[in-house]
Amino acid sequence: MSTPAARAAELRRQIEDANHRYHVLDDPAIPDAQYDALVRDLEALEAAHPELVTADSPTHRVGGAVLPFFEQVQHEQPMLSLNNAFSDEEVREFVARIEKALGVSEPEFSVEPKLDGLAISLRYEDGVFVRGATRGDGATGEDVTANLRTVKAIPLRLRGDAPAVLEVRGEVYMPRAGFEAYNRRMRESGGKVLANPRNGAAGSLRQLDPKLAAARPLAFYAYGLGVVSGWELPERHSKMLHALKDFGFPVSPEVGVARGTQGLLDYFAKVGARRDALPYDIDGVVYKLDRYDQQNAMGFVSRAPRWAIAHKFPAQEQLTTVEAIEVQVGRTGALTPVARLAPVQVAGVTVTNATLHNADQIARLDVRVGDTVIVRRAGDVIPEVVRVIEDKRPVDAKGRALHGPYEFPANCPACGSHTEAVRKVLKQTKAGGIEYAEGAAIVCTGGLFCPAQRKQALIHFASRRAMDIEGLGERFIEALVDFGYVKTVADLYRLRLEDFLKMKQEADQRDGTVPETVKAGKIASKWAENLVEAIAASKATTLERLLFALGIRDVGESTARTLARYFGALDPILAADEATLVEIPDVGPVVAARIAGFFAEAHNREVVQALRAAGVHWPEGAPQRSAEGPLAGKTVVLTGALSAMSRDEAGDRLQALGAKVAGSVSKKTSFVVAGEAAGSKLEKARELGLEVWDEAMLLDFLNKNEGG
Ligand SMILES: NC(=O)c1ccc[n+]([C@@H]2O[C@H](COP(=O)([O-])OP(=O)(O)OC[C@H]3O[C@@H](n4cnc5c(N)ncnc54)[C@H](O)[C@@H]3O)[C@@H](O)[C@H]2O)c1
Ligand SMILES: [Zn+2]
Repeated sequence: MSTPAARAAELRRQIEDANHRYHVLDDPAIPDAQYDALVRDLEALEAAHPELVTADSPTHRVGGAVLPFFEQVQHEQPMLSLNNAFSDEEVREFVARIEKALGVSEPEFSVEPKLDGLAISLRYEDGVFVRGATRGDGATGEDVTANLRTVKAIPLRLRGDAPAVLEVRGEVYMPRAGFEAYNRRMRESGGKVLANPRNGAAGSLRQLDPKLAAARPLAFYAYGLGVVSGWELPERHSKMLHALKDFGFPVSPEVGVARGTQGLLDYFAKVGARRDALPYDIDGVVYKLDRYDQQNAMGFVSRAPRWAIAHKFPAQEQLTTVEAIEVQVGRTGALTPVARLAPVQVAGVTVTNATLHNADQIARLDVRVGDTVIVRRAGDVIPEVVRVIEDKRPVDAKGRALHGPYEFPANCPACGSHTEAVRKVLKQTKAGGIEYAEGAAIVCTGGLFCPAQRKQALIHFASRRAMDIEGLGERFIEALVDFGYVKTVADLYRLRLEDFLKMKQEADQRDGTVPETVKAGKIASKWAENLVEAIAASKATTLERLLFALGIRDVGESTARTLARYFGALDPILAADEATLVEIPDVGPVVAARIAGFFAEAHNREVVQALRAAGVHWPEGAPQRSAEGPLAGKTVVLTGALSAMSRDEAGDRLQALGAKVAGSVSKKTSFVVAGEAAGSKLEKARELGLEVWDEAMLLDFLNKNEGG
């Protein structure tokens, strides 16, 4: 058993170490809940053994530190921390202490969300923003003025009659959406992801290059004051916040006033219920005595005011262990690794799974089975593993890690087809140009066969631009799959009227939408008859529609058309290898690999065979290997509404005559077809002095040139 003195020293060492990582490196190694527990332990120990208290104990100091790269700022009025309450009981005690000290009952409090960001102090002289500083150790902060100027929510000049000096304090934070978007970009480009929005805000503000700070999505809420001169302070904190709003500062709309313990607890419950819906992370709420005379009467302890307290919510980050790493196949065939976790409460919810996003992310985190990890759950975002605690990695008797780095499966866990790495398409132009993200996703190649991708494959197959099966919407496709009527797209052609009627009954029952006619014992079968007809009608198709309908990754309509023209028939496409496909104009190496990979998968070929056997047919002809037609080499943009046909159809017909159909007007556009109510594209065309056709000219041209 260690002595209390040794225990206190050990706790101080751990807390100092965590403080350094959190406040100096912006790279904490343990969750806040763990840190708070260490501090609580030390406080309890110091309370029981007052002789152990040292002047420099972390329980007596504000945790931050000052980085040497920034100018130092002395805070004339110190920036303090807040005491914490983790239970209703502690809130009750807080209010009771105030009532006793001041001889009042049920005092009023300003109640505010506790944003999880970085505290800063903004100094305005004669209404102009002159300096911004971090809290640092409370007495000395860092001058981060240049970075703060890039935060749009911070006014550079005050509105109205400005005091001679006004120091406004508040929190710089990173809104959750901005944080998620930033991390998504980092995951795609292989960059370093931020562990949480707080680290994001703190790290961004302490960038040495303001351009980097400007690129991060930061925001600001004001909640307090520092030094003030030349301004008559309102009598209440809540009034002062209103005044700050009038000066042009953002103040949280969640701020209010509450009376007595019950008022505070009600506010805690109200904001707690809204926590996940808020656009930013909060780690609790803050109660501050509203009247300044009462605040002054309560005064301060060494590191925090006695007139305020932070009431903490359940932590959004917790420690747990990884029991297994599994891979899930999404509807689009993307393989997402998931960590199966020892159950843990995170922000009030039991979490047993967390996403690991993709293979790159696993490699970057180096997550292994048995690892102790930090999981984070905030808002309605899926819980994720944000960090591995490497010290806790299980080892064998020789001290070597028990498990090696995780290896991604080479075959789809849902269907056994081989997997491949693909880059996410960022942008795809009608002309067939594709821009890719950097990081790779691992996907299943068995698109037509994979059970995980069934619904997606069928929805795409039946869609208007593919096989165009009218009336076969998503709801029925889901039901057909869920009730086992179809496994692959070829099965659609085997369905009979009775199957549809039974399927619809099952679907209505499941969705609780049984129509009156059915309840009355009648079933409207017209719907099913139409569907059967539509499916039968879709058998007569074109090669390009079929190729598009197969849902080969990165093969859009335009590539499908190119392939159909180039080969003229299906068999040579099935037989083509990557080298052959790359020869085709407009088919790059990535798309060539995708097509070859798709048809190399035996499962997919079987489904294509089954489609043929079911009677799906299309005209075949001679290969067309050069762009032909009266519009060869022309780029056309369609805008506005046409009356004789849809824009899609017009596009198809122009393409059949050799044109490229583009989505936006540029100098490269040859001419623009403008229907009714054409807007900005037509304007742009006029600006550029491009040729503009109306519908009559289009029809005339099509009549003269088609069928030739
Ligand atoms: N994980 C780790 O290793 C580690 C290490 C050190 C500290 N921490 C965490 O840091 C926190 C402790 O640091 P702290 O001293 O900044 O205390 P704190 O975060 O508990 O409370 C004080 C801070 O609250 C913020 N705040 C937000 N909204 C406010 C409002 N409306 N009014 C007033 N203040 C508001 C301010 O930035 C203020 O400085 C704890 O959450 C702790 O868990 C974690
Ligand atoms: Zn699969």
